[in-house]
Amino acid sequence: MIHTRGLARSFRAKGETVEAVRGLNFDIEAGSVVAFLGPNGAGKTTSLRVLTTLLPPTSGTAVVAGHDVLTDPSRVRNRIGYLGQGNSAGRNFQVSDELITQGRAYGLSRAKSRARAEHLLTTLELEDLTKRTVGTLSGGQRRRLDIAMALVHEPELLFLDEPTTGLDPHSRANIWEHVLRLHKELGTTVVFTTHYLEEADLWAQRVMVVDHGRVIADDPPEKLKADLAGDRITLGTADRADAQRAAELARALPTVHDVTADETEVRVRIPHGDSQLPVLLRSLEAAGVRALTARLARPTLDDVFLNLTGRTLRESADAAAPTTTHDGA
Ligand SMILES: Nc1ncnc2c1ncn2[C@@H]1O[C@H](COP(=O)(O)OP(=O)(O)OP(=O)(O)O)[C@@H](O)[C@H]1O
Repeated sequence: MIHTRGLARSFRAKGETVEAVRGLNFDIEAGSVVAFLGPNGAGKTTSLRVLTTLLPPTSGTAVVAGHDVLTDPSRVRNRIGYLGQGNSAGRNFQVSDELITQGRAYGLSRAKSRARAEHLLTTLELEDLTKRTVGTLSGGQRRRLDIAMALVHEPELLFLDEPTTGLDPHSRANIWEHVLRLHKELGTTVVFTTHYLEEADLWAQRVMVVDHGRVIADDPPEKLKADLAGDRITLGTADRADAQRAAELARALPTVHDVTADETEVRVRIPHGDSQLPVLLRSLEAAGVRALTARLARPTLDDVFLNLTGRTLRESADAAAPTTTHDGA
């Protein structure tokens, strides 16, 4: 569905060149749900804008839904839907009029456009709001309308740039419920960017971790976490000497990734922590080292990013989503 080779895009800003996207090489299969995950400025939006023909690449190629973005942009546009970071519907227009006009802009007949608008408004649970003006909708309702706008011409591929940023958790879950239903019922391929690690983890079959314009990891979320982060075991000890000895014993475990110890706490990263924790506790007991507490935590995609880059994504996620809009629906 998407094939990129050496795809790059740079900008000139204040006499300097910003290499926003530095050579993407990937293939995305039809019918998949793929997340681009990365900190602010990683190049996620620029990648989406190139793939959706809104920006020409500086070099490299991208074939999207069977057509080249540079030589055949209008054919690409007819086969994809795009939800940008801003709102696409005009504030002062009526909800149903906006959708019908959008359908007409894609070349649908008036009757087809009206039928399509009705169908989408029902599917996205906006049918009671058709006569409202767009500006009166809640944040979540407005985002659902944006999704309807992106789907009016029945695209086989949907790009969503931060579809839920700024929404409260209930509205976010609601948006995902709708998007995933469309994916399931129609087989729509979904490519999205997000700052919310949990969304990439929960909803994407494949996560591309982007940093400084490059894809630095690309796998199903479970595999990323197992390969690059491992589970975390945290042991509490009575004193520093026990912590040091426990750390030594943990380092002797054959599959261990990483062990750190401070005063009375030992942190161990290891795959399959659920089976390794009892092994570790037995070796502590055999050596006469007492663990007062033992905790096992599953890794997050933030742990993956931290291990890849030494930086945390969580900080940039919090910085990117300071406001919350409540969905009154
Ligand atoms: N029109 C532009 N002119 C100059 N620089 C730009 C332009 N658009 C993007 N950039 C720069 O390109 C880099 C990548 O930006 P991009 O918006 O793609 O990142 P992002 O991963 O989507 O970030 P965010 O998560 O904050 O949306 C950044 O350094 C950004 O400042």
